[in-house]
Amino acid sequence: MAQLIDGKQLSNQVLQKVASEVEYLKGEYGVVPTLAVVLVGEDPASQVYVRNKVKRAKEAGMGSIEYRLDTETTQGDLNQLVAQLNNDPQVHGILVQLPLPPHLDEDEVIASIDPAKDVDGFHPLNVGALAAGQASLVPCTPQGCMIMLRQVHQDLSGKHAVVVGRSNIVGKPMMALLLQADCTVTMAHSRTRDIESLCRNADIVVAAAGRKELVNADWIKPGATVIDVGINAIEADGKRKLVGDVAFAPVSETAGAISPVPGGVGPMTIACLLLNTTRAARRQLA
Ligand SMILES: NC(=O)C1=CN([C@@H]2O[C@H](COP(=O)(O)OP(=O)(O)OC[C@H]3O[C@@H](n4cnc5c(N)ncnc54)[C@H](OP(=O)(O)O)[C@@H]3O)[C@@H](O)[C@H]2O)C=CC1
Ligand SMILES: Nc1nc(=O)c2c([nH]1)NC[C@@H]1CN(c3ccc(C(=O)N[C@@H](CCC(=O)O)C(=O)O)cc3)C=[N+]21
Ligand SMILES: [Mg+2]
Repeated sequence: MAQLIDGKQLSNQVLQKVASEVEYLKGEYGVVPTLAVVLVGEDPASQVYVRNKVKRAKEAGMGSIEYRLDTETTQGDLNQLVAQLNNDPQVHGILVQLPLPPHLDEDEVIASIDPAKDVDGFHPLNVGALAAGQASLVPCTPQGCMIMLRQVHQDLSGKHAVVVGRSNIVGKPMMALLLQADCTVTMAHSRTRDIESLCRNADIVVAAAGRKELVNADWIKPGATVIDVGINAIEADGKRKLVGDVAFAPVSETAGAISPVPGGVGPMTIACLLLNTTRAARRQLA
């Protein structure tokens, strides 16, 4: 049986580090690192994430402000709110929950966030810095995945990693971080041919396709490490349940190490978001 990579437990370690950094910034500078989260519309999944973020922020002694805008919000209103948050010295991190309703331009909103407050690391300036190996604010989900991988591998050098999915928020920044850790990286996506044998060659598989239980046991080399980023809501016995992009039960018989869903990458993402917020706050000290 595979080693379980416990994101819940590991995220608590990260959150402890966050809490002590918060203590330091409060004690030394009188600054309370504060995150502003903007949610447009009623997407139920997004509401869960926002609730988790706000709860963990409070536990770490941080400030958090939630802005809930209705679905009909205009681009102008949203841009105006971001501008106000950019100019507010009490706000150190800004996160606009994605996806936005279809009438809103995500790229425009992301580009309008002050790069120094962009705790998602999605602003073009931060994306470029990451690609060039000069990142300051690294996207939270890939950052969390790297912490998980380092739990299993003290040296990632030379490992063959396959990333399934090429989104701007997960797959692409994941590729950049793995490359920086001296992995050999293969990017797979919906047009990839024979993805199964590609994955079967990998020492590390990061699954971020948004397809429930896409990755099966015959995709995985015995002993390989599997990180499951997927969050897919399904209905089982009339109850809502979360499953990943990996078929957990069969894959855990083949893999050497595997992260579960829930209790894997999700909690790590939130911990890294708060870590980024303390980093942003520290750099904004007058
Ligand atoms: N745990 C966490 O903290 C987070 C979890 N997530 C979850 O991770 C998953 C991925 O999210 P995100 O990156 O935003 O998703 P996107 O939908 O933006 O991207 C999905 C990617 O997977 C590829 N893909 C889709 N189907 C297949 C397939 N059958 N085989 C191979 N590749 C495929 C797509 O290919 P193509 O480009 O060709 O369309 C695309 O590149 C989702 O389940 C999401 O909910 C996301 C963010 C954070
Ligand atoms: N601007 C932006 N930044 C994001 O980082 C971002 C986003 N938009 N939009 C949506 C995705 C998804 N995402 C998750 C965060 C936490 C959990 C999480 O806490 N998951 C828990 C359980 C949650 C539950 O019970 O529903 C777990 O997996 O154990 C999941 C998913 C961040 N995202
Ligand atoms: Mg849109």
